[in-house]
Amino acid sequence: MTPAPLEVLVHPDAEVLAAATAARLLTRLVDLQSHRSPVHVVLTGGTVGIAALREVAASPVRDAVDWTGVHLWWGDERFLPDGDPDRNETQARDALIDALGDALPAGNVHPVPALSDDVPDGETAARRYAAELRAHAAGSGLAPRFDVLLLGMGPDGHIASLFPDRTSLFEANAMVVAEHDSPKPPSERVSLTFPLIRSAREVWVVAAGAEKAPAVARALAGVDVRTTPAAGARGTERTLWLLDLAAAPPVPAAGPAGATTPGEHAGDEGLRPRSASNAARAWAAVDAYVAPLVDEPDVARDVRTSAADAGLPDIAVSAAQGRLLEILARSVGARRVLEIGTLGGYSTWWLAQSLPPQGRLVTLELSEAHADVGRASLEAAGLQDRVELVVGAALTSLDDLVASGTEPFDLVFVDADKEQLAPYVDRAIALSRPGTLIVVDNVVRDGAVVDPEHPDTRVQGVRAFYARAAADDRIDGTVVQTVGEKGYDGFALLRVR
Ligand SMILES: O=C1O[C@H](COP(=O)(O)O)[C@@H](O)[C@H](O)[C@H]1O
Repeated sequence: MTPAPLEVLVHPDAEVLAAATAARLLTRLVDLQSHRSPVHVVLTGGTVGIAALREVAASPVRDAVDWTGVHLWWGDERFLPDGDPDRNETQARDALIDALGDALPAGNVHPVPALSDDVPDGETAARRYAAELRAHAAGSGLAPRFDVLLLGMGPDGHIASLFPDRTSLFEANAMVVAEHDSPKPPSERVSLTFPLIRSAREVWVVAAGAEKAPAVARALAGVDVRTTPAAGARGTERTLWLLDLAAAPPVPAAGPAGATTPGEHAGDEGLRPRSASNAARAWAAVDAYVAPLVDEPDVARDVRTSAADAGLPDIAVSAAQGRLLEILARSVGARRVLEIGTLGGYSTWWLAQSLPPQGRLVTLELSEAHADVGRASLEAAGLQDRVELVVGAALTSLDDLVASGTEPFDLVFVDADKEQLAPYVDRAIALSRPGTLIVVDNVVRDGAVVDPEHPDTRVQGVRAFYARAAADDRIDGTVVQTVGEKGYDGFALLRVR
């Protein structure tokens, strides 16, 4: 899945920022309500977040919103008794909710439970909030799909109540956690976790003031979230940074190649640049700029977002790379394609739809859960008849294919665990004919492949592949180094002799 590139909008000062955020939110709500109901919005505490709610209350446009179709949630809460002035809920009620009166049904407001005899600790509040989220989940989901999730950011880079160097940053399962001994008072807090935050369609981070500028710069550069949690704030469709001039970084930022979340999948995410890099921003900006040329079809976008919705790791090819696969398949006149590594079916879609009507694509996937997502997406795209999805260890499936004497493939795309890359490519050659094109993804790995001592087993897997491929007289090969929203990596292109 391709995360939406970061968009950064800078307003002259905090006051204009709050007013612009409110205007943007109202416009988004009105737009969304033309085709979706209910709409779920996650509110933030903090200076600009609350000021923006005051601006919403003051705007005549608020009456253009059908508030009966809007549900309000909170990204975090200071765990204090009901009505405490420091609660984010209390401040949001004062700023907006009370002003909306009967227009917003009470049942649409979902505050984090307050400290009480019945809710004596943050853990209980977190459990109850998770239950409330589940009660409003759509379909088989665990929580509502948030349309807009607002986040403030502290000078230390915290978002919601996810603070630097805390174990809550690593939470991979729970949607809501309790935070104790918070570095910012009050000490007891409750927060949404990264998996839930990152499942939102749109994430908007609002920040004002020079004291936030260093953290903004770090977050936009995609540093590790352990030092700057805001670096992990991403929406599946849009990530918007709304800043005032004082908080804005010195260079126009278009988005980093990607931030990493500790506890996130141990897949290819780790190969993206973690250090501040204007180059990485430029690569992502260019991918965004060429998007109209790439012209990712809606159906491809659906496959991508379904994978994200299902929580699959964000390691599929980008839209631009998907289009490249299609162009390669069409250029070699591929009728039969083999793919090693289905994931959520995004590259599968690009390849399968490029085939002629009688074409066939066999795709191999280890994980049953990933295969389920891919299968559903390919079915929804109407490609189920030309795609055979084989679940199991790829090496076994490949050996079965070789043993079956199946017709050779015209194109093979290898995008699976790198540790076994050499045997995968060996089997791919065995399943080829003279002229077959084999495309191997992620063979540069941010340049790490040149390091013979690199501790990452994936890097060593790619190096083993190079060693074997260079000595293999069945193929001619080259490597195309690539940059873009997926960072710095590359494809190996092998033509079978
Ligand atoms: O305590 C909190 O702080 C952050 C940021 O607040 P700010 O006043 O520095 O803008 C906020 O996002 C969070 O919701 C809140 O609980």
